[in-house]
Amino acid sequence: MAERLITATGIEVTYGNRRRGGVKVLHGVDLHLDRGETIGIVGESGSGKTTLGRALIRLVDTSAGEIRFDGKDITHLGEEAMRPYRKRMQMIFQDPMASLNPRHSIRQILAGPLLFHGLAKSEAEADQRIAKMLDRVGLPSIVLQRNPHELSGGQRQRIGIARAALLEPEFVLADEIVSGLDVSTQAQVLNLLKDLCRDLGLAMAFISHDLSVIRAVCDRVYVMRQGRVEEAGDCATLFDDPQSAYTRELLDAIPLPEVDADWLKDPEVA
Ligand SMILES: Nc1ncnc2c1ncn2[C@@H]1O[C@H](COP(=O)(O)OP(=O)(O)OP(=O)(O)O)[C@@H](O)[C@H]1O
Repeated sequence: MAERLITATGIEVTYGNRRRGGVKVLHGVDLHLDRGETIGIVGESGSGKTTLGRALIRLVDTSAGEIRFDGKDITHLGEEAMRPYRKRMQMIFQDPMASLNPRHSIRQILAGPLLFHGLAKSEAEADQRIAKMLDRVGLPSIVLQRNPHELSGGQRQRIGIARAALLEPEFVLADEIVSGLDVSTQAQVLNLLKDLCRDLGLAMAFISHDLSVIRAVCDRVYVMRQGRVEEAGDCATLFDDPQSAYTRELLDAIPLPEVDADWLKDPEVA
């Protein structure tokens, strides 16, 4: 039986000063994720997708509810106690330009976290790991000497993925990571991510407003609306037979794929 990695129960998030009546943007969200599983979080703009994802990895505070990671209640752990979990849960950002230090070379960007978290004991060991990972994400070693702005959007996103995967996490949060890319680069990055998750046994929460992307990548999907889960279920079932009118509307809004045959390797999806 699949092993549960994350269980979130009754999650609420309130932005602003709660005593002065801050704004509650998540209202009692329940979510779970098994090891190796990929879930999608989808919904209209402002529905709370990013907030939910960040709450799962304790980047935003919850005002109610419980988050369990690998069986341990991490809801109220302080930063010190959270530290061992930080490496185990990684995030890939929407805009790698904003998350990659523009003054650092790609080599520095990849080596820094490896050395910080003690996954490499020396610069030489870090370089070995980085070389293997670069090969894995399909980038030439020449990019190591470059700075982020010298790479293409797709290459930068591969670096974001490599940086996360190098830390051997158990969970990755990917927030709108292909929305800035053209369709064929999107497909390449998504395939890379799918393969990595499978090979490394990674669990992933994949946030997107684009249902066709969710369908291509995820096992299960959570549909968010106004800070609540509107509908959740197995991806194929939910796409074929949505129960809520809101989900149906989102599905109706999916544009026809611009490229079909090569959109993704999986012919079911194309
Ligand atoms: N730091 C913040 N302070 C106050 N309100 C916030 C903050 N971040 C998000 N919000 C509000 O919380 C609500 C949910 O935002 P969130 O970014 O989680 O939604 P989303 O579904 O990811 O939206 P999008 O698809 O546009 O990124 C929105 O009303 C947003 O304006």
